[in-house]
Amino acid sequence: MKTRSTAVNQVIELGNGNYCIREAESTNCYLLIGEKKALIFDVGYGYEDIKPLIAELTDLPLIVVNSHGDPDHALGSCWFAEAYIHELDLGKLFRNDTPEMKQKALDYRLNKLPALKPHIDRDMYLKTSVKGVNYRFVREGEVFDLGGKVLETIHLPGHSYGCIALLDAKNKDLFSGDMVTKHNIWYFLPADEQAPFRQAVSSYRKLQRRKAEIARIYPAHGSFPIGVGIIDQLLDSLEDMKQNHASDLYFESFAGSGYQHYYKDTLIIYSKARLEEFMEDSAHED
Ligand SMILES: Nc1ccn([C@@H]2O[C@H](COP(=O)(O)O)[C@@H](O)[C@H]2O)c(=O)n1
Repeated sequence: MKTRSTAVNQVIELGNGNYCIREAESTNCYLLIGEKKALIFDVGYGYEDIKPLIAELTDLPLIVVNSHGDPDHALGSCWFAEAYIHELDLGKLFRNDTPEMKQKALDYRLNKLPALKPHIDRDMYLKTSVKGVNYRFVREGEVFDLGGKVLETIHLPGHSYGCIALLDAKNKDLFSGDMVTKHNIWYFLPADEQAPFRQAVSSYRKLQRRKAEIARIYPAHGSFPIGVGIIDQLLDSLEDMKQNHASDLYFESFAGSGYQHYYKDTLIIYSKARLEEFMEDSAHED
């Protein structure tokens, strides 16, 4: 099928009725089309309404599912009547739904991509809100049957308390949100926004146990698909970070600051407090 992109959203065909709608060269939103229904996994910051792009690819009833409540994944819910999110992340989404947060995030993005400036209606965007959306809570094990394509929800707390991934076991595709990626993973936001590292370790171990069911991983940021070996690398990177963090470089963003730990293909950006807590937790385990 011929796909149309806009200046803000690039549409990439993945095969097997799956598409990536990549917003502003950053957030990979996945449109998964079955025989009876379609599902969009993440909807970006929502700099523009992506419904017209979706309508060119499918006219099936659409289910909107957010991988977690961060603004770059879920603020775009404002364009839809109903959206799924894990209950632990709805508060986070609402806290991020302010003109100030949107302004900061937009400035950060336009600083990286000045060519987008004429294509985003800033005033309109600052007025959007996710508060009028009808939310449904998505839970561990919940299944979305699209007809010929079935997606199982896997709860993976870590980068946020309510992070989920969707597994299409028949086709061996994992749509991993922010928990599994070769791009950076932020772990420096306050403790009420992101789970302790010990929970991230449990989440990566949970995915390790499902490795035989996964051949390709489609992350919410960075290149795709990636191989299943990245799950082991992420676990190893957390161990490595405990030992080898002395030369980690400082990082600053519109949402806070942290330190960058590179390990093989992975990059964890963490706060000192979170690392100290992790090291203490590990000491008690021994
Ligand atoms: N509230 C937020 C906002 C963004 N992130 C992460 O920022 C990264 C953005 O990467 P770009 O290279 O596209 O600038 C990405 O890892 C987001 O997940 C976040 O964690 N929380």
